[in-house]
Amino acid sequence: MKYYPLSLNLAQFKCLVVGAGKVGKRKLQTLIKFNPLHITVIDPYTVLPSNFLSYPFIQFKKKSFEEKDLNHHHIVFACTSDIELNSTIADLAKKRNLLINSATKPEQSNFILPAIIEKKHLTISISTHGIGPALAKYVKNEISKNIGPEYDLMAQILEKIRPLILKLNNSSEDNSKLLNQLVKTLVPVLKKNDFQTVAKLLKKILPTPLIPYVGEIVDELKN
Ligand SMILES: C[C@@]1(CC(=O)O)c2cc3[nH]c(cc4nc(cc5[nH]c(cc(n2)[C@H]1CCC(=O)O)[C@@](C)(CC(=O)O)[C@@H]5CCC(=O)O)C(CC(=O)O)=C4CCC(=O)O)c(CCC(=O)O)c3CC(=O)O
Ligand SMILES: NC(=O)C1=CN([C@@H]2O[C@H](COP(=O)(O)OP(=O)(O)OC[C@H]3O[C@@H](n4cnc5c(N)ncnc54)[C@H](O)[C@@H]3O)[C@@H](O)[C@H]2O)C=CC1
Repeated sequence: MKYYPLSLNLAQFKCLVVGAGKVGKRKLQTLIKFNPLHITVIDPYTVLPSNFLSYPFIQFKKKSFEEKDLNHHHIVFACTSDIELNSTIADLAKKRNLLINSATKPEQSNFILPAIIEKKHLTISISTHGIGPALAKYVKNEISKNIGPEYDLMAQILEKIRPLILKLNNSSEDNSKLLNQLVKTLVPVLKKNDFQTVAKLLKKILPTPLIPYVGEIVDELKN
C-alpha cells in the first residue's frame, strides 16, 4: 500500500479522538500543534489530563463511543484498546465519507500519520507507508540532527520577500529562477549565522525595487 502525503489546514476540520490512552494522547498532542477548529475526545474510563483541557478547542466527554458521536466531525481517530470497537468506528466513519485513522488496523484507515519534525516554518513528514513506525521515528531522529535554524530563517526571509516578488508581476519562470537562486545561495550562509553576507547577497540577487526592504528583513533575522 502506498499513501499519498498531503498537508491539511486543520482550522477547517472538527476532529474526534476516541480513546485517550497512550496513543490517543500522542495523536492529540500532534493535532494541538496544528490549530484544529475543534477536537472532541471520548473515553469512558480514562480522564484526559488537565494540560489538554486548558485548550479552549478541546472538549472531553467521559463516555463510551456511540455512532452519533461522529456527527459534525470530519476527521476521526479510533485509538481505543478495543480492537473490535476501532474496527466498528472505522466502518461507520467510512460510510459517512469521513477521514478515519485506526490505531490498530492501518488497512481500515483511509489515512495514516507520519512521524514529523516540526519547526516554526517547516514541517518534515516521514512515512514508511505503515510498514514500520519505529523506522519512521528513527529516520525522524536522524534527519533532525541535520535540521538547524537556517531553514526557519530562510522561511522567515521568504515570508517577507516572496509576496513582494510575486507582486512585481514577472513571469512564473523568472520568479521560480529567482526564488530557487535565493534559497540555494542564502541557506549555506544562514547556516553560518553570517547576516552581513546575507544582506550583501540579497542586495545582489533581488530586483532593484526590493532592495530597500533588505535592511529590515535582515534586522528581523537577528531577533
Ligand atoms: C499505520 C500507522 C497508523 C497510525 O497510527 O497513523 C501506525 C500503526 C501502528 N503503530 C504501531 C506501533 C508503534 N507506533 C509507534 C510510533 C508511531 N506510530 C506512528 C504512525 C503510525 N503507526 C502509522 C504508520 C506510520 C508509518 O507510515 O510509518 C507515528 C509515526 C506517528 C503518530 O502516531 O503520531 C509514531 C511515531 C512517533 C514519533 O515520531 O516519535 C511506535 C514507536 C514507539 O512507540 O516508540 C510503535 C512500536 C514499534 C512498532 O511497532 O514499530 C502498531 C502496532 C501496535 C501494537 O503492537 O499493538 C500499529 C498497528 C499496525 O501496524 O498494525
Ligand atoms: N498507531 C499507533 O501508533 C499505535 C497503535 N497501538 C494500538 O492502539 C491501541 C491503543 O493503544 P494504547 O493507547 O497504548 O492503549 P491504552 O490502553 O493506553 O489506551 C486505550 C484507551 O481506550 C479507552 N477505551 C476503551 N474502551 C473505550 C470505548 N468504548 N470508548 C472510548 N474509549 C475506550 C481506554 O479507556 C483507554 O484509555 C491498541 O490497539 C494498540 O495496539 C499501539 C501503539 C502504537
